[in-house]
Amino acid sequence: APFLHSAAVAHGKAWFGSELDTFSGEQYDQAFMTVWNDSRIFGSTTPGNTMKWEFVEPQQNTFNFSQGMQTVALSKATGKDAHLRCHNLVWHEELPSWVVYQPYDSWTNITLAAAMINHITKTVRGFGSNCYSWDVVNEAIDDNAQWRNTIFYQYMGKYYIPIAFAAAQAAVKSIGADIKLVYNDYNIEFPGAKQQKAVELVQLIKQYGIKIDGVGFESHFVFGETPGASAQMQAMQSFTSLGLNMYQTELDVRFPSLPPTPATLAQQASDYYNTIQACMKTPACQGMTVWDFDDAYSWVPSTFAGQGDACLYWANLTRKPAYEAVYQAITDV
Ligand SMILES: OC[C@H]1CNC[C@@H](O)[C@@H]1O[C@@H]1O[C@H](CO)[C@@H](O[C@@H]2O[C@H](CO)[C@@H](O[C@@H]3O[C@H](CO)[C@@H](O)[C@H](O)[C@H]3O)[C@H](O)[C@H]2O)[C@H](O)[C@H]1O
Repeated sequence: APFLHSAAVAHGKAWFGSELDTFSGEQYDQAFMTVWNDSRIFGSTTPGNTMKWEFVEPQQNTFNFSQGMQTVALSKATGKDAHLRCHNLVWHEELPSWVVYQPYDSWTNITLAAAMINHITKTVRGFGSNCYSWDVVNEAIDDNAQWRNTIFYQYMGKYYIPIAFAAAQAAVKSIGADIKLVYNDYNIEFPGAKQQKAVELVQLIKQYGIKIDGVGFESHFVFGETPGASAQMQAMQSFTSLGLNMYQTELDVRFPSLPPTPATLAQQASDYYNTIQACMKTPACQGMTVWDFDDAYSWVPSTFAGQGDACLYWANLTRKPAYEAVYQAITDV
């Protein structure tokens, strides 16, 4: 039977995985968990929300790891604990109000830097070596390939990025763990201005001698507009040539209008096929993760009205042609 994770490992990759969002209660859905639990299909996971700043440090210097630890326990119970992708430390979304809604002048670059470093340090130590990797900074580049104008950028300029990686590096060292530090973003999966800006970001960190181990290609694609395998491999090459690992971290291929037809489902399948081939044919690409596998829990419909069916499984947990295509792409090497 076409087991994606077993096949990926058999063909030299570390994992094929799926995100899990315990905040939306997926763990209580027996039918869903029967598939997610199967470590032959999914050998790694990423928490969809519960390790984000809003959840982990709801009040300043008050930490709550309990929700994130649910995903740790579930990944341990289902043989996914060797490659738990922890997500994320510094991002402009899902920030607690005490970070965002401060009277404009109450933060200074020093106090916000201290708060950010404190969050990173205590969160890395809190989850410890349960994490295989951390998405240290997420989506720091906007779609005009400029530094995204986040609160961190407003106070520290682009330097919050190397500061964040340095803090994560020190925290990882302080617990004697070997945790990979990753920059994670979307629309950098093909050659272009944003991908080039991400290369600049990596060099900004490296120029200070600070640890960065890899780049995450989120890979949130639109059917029929998905970059081809060679374009994705070219983009990966621009980072692997700097000695970095690659990860496909949040793969899905959505339909901008519904319902799909047999023809558009076939196109979606080849979009998934090309994307997985890019990782399979890039030695430094370690693993592939889908951002949920079940349309019933996909983030797409609540974010893009009228769009959806982006996952490998329909909401009734039957497989789409894309599932077979992914298996083919893994074994076609
Ligand atoms: O946006 C898709 C990807 C893009 N890359 C980074 C990755 O982290 C991101 O994941 C998505 O990131 C989204 C936030 O941008 C998440 O969506 C948030 O998910 C949160 C937890 O369910 C929601 O927050 C809760 O909303 C509830 C009411 O709707 C409130 O009661 C809760 O207090 C609030 O926490 C937010 O409204 C909702 O916007 C999605 O579940 C999650 O899948």
